Amino acid sequence: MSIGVKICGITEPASLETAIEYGADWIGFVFFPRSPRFLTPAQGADLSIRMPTNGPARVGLFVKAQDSDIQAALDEVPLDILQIYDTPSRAAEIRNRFGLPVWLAYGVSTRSDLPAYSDLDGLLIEARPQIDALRPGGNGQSFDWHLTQNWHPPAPWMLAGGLTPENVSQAIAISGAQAVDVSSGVETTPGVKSAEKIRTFIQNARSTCARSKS
Ligand SMILES: O=C(O)c1ccccc1NCC(=O)[C@H](O)[C@H](O)COP(=O)(O)O
Repeated sequence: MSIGVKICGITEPASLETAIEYGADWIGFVFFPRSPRFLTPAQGADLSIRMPTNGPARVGLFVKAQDSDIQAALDEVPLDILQIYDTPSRAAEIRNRFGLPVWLAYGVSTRSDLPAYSDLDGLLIEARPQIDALRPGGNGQSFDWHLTQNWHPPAPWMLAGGLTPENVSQAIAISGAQAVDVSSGVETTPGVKSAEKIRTFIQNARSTCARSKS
């Protein structure tokens, strides 16, 4: 089965076109104002309209968002999935309110941080942010990929955090992930994506035979 790939934090057409050209499955639009990848709903709409109907899915990223924030984005952008940084109960509330699949992000540093239960549609497993982090994700920080070995995920999950074109194959092989997500690792500076890095990341991820779950 082909490794799923999400390219997150797209902010301009050129990198969007590269991600589409090389077969990204998901494109992340960040609606978190303190992110260097922040998009207004109107900016998200300008990018979304460039996406083919049979292309990648549109993932909207929200951090402790009010319903009104999410609604404002949905009024402009036909998001397919909502990626939420909040509590599991709030994530379930959002799913019920908006009727869209919801992925919940988990910052992990030890095995006990991995969720044992979830009734959501997906999990994003990434490094727990540093205490002084300016944001809960998109920090280019990885965690010990051995932590997910022999883990029985309660929902489909995606590996994120500190992935790069150079380490993604090893990350897949060690973690057993069937899907990966990247933002910083395909940028030249925070918020500025590199078409070459995007291409190489996707090709390297897809050329990896994910380690079978044991
Ligand atoms: O990307 C951001 O700036 C961001 C800001 C606030 C919350 C989440 C954010 N990104 C979420 C993602 O899905 C990232 O792709 C994921 O955290 C991995 O980021 P990176 O380590 O930079 O590859």
